[in-house]
Amino acid sequence: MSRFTISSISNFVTNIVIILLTFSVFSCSSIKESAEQQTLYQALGQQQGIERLVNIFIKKLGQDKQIFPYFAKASVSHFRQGFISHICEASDGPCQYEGDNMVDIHTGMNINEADFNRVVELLVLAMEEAGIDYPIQNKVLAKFAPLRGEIIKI
Ligand code: HEM
Repeated sequence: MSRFTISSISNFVTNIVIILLTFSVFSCSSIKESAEQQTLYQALGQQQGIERLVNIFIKKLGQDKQIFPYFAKASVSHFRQGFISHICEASDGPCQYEGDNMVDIHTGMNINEADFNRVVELLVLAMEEAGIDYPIQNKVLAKFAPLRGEIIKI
């Protein structure tokens, strides 16, 4: 009689299934943990990813009839640098935004609600074009939403 009975084969198969299930549970939980441990800065692709996003954003600001007039006399390179370090710091990256505060910069521009919303819309379109996932887009927007009151004219 063979040493491999039906029951020993089925025990063997059961053990393999248990090992595979255990492995997949552990690997899933470690993937989940590493995604949760990522800072927003890392999720945005760090310095390189943020620079790429801001370049796309600036292109969109420059092409937008509603918003371009605000930037007509601004220094693009100064805005670019300031916006990059602002996003970098807000996303817990290794940078410190050293520009003026949001109220001082935007006071006198008479920015209304519709124009603020349009700039946010252009930022979303830029994130879309940069291939940034929706949950990450929402985290970026959550960082900027509280600035609304500092930027829109009272
Ligand atoms: C959450 C929304 C916004 C954020 C986080 C933001 C942030 C910034 C930052 C970081 C700078 C660069 C400042 C520096 O380094 O000195 C800047 C400049 C500027 N922002 Fe905003 N901004 C926002 C909304 C807007 C809106 C809605 C407008 C106009 C419709 C606007 C118009 C400008 C202009 C024209 C400059 C350039 C000023 C200059 O250098 O002459 N911003 N903004």
